[in-house]
Amino acid sequence: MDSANDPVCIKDLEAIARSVMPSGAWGYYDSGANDEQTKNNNMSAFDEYRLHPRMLRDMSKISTETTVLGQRVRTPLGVAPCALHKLAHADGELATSRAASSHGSIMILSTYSTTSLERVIAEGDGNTQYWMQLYVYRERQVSESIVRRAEKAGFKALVLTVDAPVLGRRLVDVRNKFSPPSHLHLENFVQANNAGVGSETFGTQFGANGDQSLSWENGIAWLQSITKLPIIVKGILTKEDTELAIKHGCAGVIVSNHGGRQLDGALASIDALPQVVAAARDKIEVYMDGGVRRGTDIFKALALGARAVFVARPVLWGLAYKGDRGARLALELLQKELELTMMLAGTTSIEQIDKSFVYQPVNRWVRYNKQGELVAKL
Ligand SMILES: Cc1cc2nc3c(=O)[nH]c(=O)nc-3n(C[C@H](O)[C@H](O)[C@H](O)COP(=O)(O)O)c2cc1C
Ligand SMILES: CC(C)CC(=O)C(=O)O
Repeated sequence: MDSANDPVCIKDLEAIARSVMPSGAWGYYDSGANDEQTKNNNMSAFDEYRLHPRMLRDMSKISTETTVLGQRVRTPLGVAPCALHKLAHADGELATSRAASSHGSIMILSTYSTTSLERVIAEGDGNTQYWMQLYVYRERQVSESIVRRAEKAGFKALVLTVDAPVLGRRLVDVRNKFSPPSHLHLENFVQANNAGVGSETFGTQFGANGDQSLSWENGIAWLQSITKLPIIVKGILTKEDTELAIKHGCAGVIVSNHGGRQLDGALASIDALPQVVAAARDKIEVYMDGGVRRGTDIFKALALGARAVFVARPVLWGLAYKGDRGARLALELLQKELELTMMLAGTTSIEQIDKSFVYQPVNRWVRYNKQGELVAKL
């Protein structure tokens, strides 16, 4: 394969993926909810933060090694959970798993994967941590069986997605009447709905099975009662919910707005990160995803206190470009940019990247509580 013609950055990779993917599949991956304000703002918000580089600090040797949940990883850049990798490439999540494992960090597998969780983790070489993403179903035994299988297969954490009691309205999918092709199967569901994803629209299927009554009280405590795996809550954007995550014994939170696919108008992930980090007070780990397209974006998120940063669409674009090689390319482009940023900013380790390296925009927005008291400034 001629790597000389490979795209040189994530934006180029995106353009290639757009040109090779069928429009329905492209639309599903790309779309945000409604006017896509949050989807777009996830990216543009990064530009509001400015780097404050330091010079003459011996950049001859740098390392991106760090620890996540107490385990060493080569780099704090991981793969966010995404449904339906086989829409991008026939090898689907197996290709992503190979790419993630050679990259050496974390792969979060979606409950809605088109390859079974056992096969996905078996494709790894021990270099990578696998975390299992969960949606909780009204029939709790369906979720429980996924938890049991994830434990048995060696997943190291559970990632409970909490920003989707119902799916956001993605107009592109509505207009395209998008329904995944019927040869794709949600392989984590052994019985019931494994007749092919396309048998009904995705949204309907999701809505019909998900437990909309899920709450901090009935959800987290229930999960803790059935598993010892650390629980990470994905989709947190406020200090209030961070405090609740601590109170309920979660191991971490992922600052995320689901790539702008849920509540349109919600704040960008990078803008939400500082208040979550402040509320976490080092009691739980804070990760983020949303709009990360550059090594400088990763650097800014780490500087503002993220322990790790996840990407979704860039990996899917890589898959669409060239299967496992393309997904690896996406991760390595970002990794190389992170290393370059570290050297140009004057940092040789992840530990050194702190908030003294960024200028943050302040006083653009304020938020009040019910009593009218000022609770947060962004
Ligand atoms: C096509 C697609 C499918 C997704 N599926 C899931 C999912 O199954 N579970 C989940 O928790 N998040 C899902 N997400 C959200 C991502 O995990 C992540 O929060 C977000 O996309 C990150 O932003 P980025 O795409 O800008 O990197 C999905 C995102 C996309 C784009
Ligand atoms: C099956 C869906 C719930 C997957 C998802 O989270 C998404 O499309 O954003």
